[in-house]
Amino acid sequence: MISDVAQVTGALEDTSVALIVLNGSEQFCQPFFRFLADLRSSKATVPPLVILAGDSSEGFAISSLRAGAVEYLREPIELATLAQCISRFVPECTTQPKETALTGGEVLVGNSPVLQALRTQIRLVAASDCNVLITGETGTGKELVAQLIHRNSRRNKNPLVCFNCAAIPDTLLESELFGYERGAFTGAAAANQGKLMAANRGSVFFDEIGDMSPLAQAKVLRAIETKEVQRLGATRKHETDIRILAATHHNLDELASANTFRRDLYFRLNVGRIYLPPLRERKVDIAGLVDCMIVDLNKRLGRRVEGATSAIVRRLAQYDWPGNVRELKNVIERVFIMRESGRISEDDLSFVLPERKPPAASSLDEEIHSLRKALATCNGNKSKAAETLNCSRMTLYRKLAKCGLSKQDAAGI
Ligand SMILES: Nc1ncnc2c1ncn2[C@@H]1O[C@H](COP(=O)(O)OP(=O)(O)OP(=O)(O)O)[C@@H](O)[C@H]1O
Repeated sequence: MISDVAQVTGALEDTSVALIVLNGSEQFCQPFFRFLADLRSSKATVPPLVILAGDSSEGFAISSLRAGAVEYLREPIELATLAQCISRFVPECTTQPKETALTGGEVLVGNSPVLQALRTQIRLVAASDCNVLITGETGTGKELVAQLIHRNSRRNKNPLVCFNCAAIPDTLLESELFGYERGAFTGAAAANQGKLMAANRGSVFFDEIGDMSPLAQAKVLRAIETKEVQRLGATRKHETDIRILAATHHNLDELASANTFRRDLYFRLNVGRIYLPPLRERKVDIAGLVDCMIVDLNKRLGRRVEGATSAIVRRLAQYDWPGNVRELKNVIERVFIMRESGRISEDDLSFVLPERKPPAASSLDEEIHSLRKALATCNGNKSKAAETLNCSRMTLYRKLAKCGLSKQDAAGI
């Protein structure tokens, strides 16, 4: 039985990664999870912890991640898969770039199948040197993914320069992107190399690329094609070696088809493609995200909040999160501010999370329509109608009651 944190951290001192094999149920392993959490919150340097478990339940995965594991693997596992996972955390035995934590400790949190696949995509794309288009709703983590791609690429010794295309007017665009010579215009007291040159041998992140004006699109395309930039007021051009990462919440395929976005630029950017699904489609990630946010806030604000109750996590999972992870982060921060210790509970949440809305009238109307249609097609036979609607007879009755359709109503359809 391990109980001494100091003894264990001593043993782990020169370890690149610790593989922990756990045989037993989630409940059985709880004392060990608590021990791991203590280990991680101690001041000692702890290597990445990878857990390999026989228990494949979601609860076990959440407990592992809450305890601070960087990876949770299920038995049985192919040796090659295990080796590949371990090698990501051991710099000297990997041929692939290591998935590093970002400056400020920011990492991609989530263990849903979508997020696991996303990590692989990021590694593959980062190892190539292609331009990448990152799409997804606002707040899904597009900028975070751009940072991860850059940090895991061979360009990571050079800067990642961010440029918000929606925030810069055309009048400033050229000087901001391409730079200027001293005296090029009134107020240009000193020369400026511009964002593209600042990103030389590194990457440029064009945020909100779908909002880039046609003029800017033309200029950027030219810079990509010629691999050269010319400062305002300069006579000579400078060669550049830049990788472009671009993000948008628009459907760029549609914009390009409608000629609102240049197709030639679209094809240049759309080489590597990463899509970030909204949080409502991967709610299993919420628990891990909340835990990481609390750990982060504890560090930043010097508090000792222990975590969130399971009830609050369930309540959070009932909400649709139109603002995605950013909105979740804001909600947790607002709740956290009112707490010094203990666990965040559902009561704390009632002040900050919008009430669940009843289904919109239109969706209710749609449901009534489809019920009536199914019953009419099946001459009022409820078993057959239930079959048509892909539900049980009992569910059909519940739906009829919810829509205010009596059995007689239904029979008369
Ligand atoms: N999987 C994740 N793990 C940890 N933090 C995340 C994750 N996804 C998003 N975040 C955090 O959520 C916030 C919003 O993310 P980000 O700014 O990358 O979103 P975005 O898609 O670029 O948004 P926008 O389109 O509005 O610019 C950031 O603080 C980011 O660190």
